[in-house]
Amino acid sequence: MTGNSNRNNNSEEKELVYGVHSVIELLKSSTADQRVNKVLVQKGLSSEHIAEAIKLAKRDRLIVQEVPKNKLDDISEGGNHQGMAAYIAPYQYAEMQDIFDNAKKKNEDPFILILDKIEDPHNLGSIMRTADAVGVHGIIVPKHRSTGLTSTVAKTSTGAIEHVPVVRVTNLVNTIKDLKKKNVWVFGTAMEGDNYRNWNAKGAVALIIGNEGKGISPLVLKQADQTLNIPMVGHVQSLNASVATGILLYQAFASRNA
Ligand SMILES: C[S@@+](CC[C@H](N)C(=O)[O-])C[C@H]1O[C@@H](n2cnc3c(N)ncnc32)[C@H](O)[C@@H]1O
Repeated sequence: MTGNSNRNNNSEEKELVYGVHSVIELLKSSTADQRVNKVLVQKGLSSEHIAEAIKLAKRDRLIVQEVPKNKLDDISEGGNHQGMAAYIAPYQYAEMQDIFDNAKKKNEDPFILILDKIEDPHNLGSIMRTADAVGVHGIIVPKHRSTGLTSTVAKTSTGAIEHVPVVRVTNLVNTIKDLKKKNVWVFGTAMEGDNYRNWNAKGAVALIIGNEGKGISPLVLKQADQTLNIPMVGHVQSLNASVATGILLYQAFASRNA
C-alpha cells in the first residue's frame, strides 16, 4: 500500500486515509461498510483507480463527495493524496446480530434504541452514556445525516462507546420492519402521543428518538406500534433529544425491572 493515514486535527476529529491505493485497499476490506464515514474525491479528476474506488464506495452505499484540490491538500497536510481520501470512524460499528447476541448473553429481551439522524456528537455521546446505564443492548443509526462515532462522541460517552454496540443501517424503515418481524415492539416519540409514564416496556422493545430539529421523519414514525409523549407545561416546544432519551429510557428501565 502506498497508503497514508493520519489522525487529523480538525474539529470533526476523524481519522483520515489518503492516496488512491490506500483508499481502494480500505474499501476492499470486509469492514469498510462499518468503518468508512465518507470518501472524498478531487473535483474534475478521473482515472481508472478513482473510478474503481468510487464503484467500491457506491457498492457499500457510502457517501462520496467531490471536493476542490486545496481541501484535500489541507486535510492531508500536504501529503500525496492523489485526488482521493476517506474519513474513517475512530470506533467501529457493530452488526445487527451483535445487539441480539448481547441481549441473549444477558438472558434478557432485546432493549434497542433507534436514533433517527442525531447530528450533534455531544447528544450522541450523552445518549450512549444513559443507554449504557440502563442496559440498552444496542443503538441503531442511519448511515446518512447522522453524526459518526467521532472522538467527541467517545469523550462525551465517558467510556460507554466501548460497551454499547452501534449499528449503522442504510434504510431505517426497512430495519424497523425487520425488527417487527422479530417480534420487537417499536415505540416512537413525538410532541403528541401517549403519556410515557404508562409505557409498559417489558419484552423486546425499540425506542425511536428523532433529529434535534426535525424530530422523527414521518415515514419512520409511521412504523411505530405506539407513540409516546413526555408532557410539557412550559413555554418551549420540546426537550433536548438527549434529555428526552434519558427520561424515556429510565421509564423503560423501571418498567422492565418492576
Ligand atoms: C428536539 S426534539 C425535536 C423536536 C421537533 N421539532 C419535533 O417536533 O419533533 C428531538 C427528539 O427528542 C424527543 N423529544 C423531545 N421532547 C419530547 C417530548 N416532550 N415527548 C417525547 N419526545 C420528545 C423526540 O424523540 C424528538 O424527536
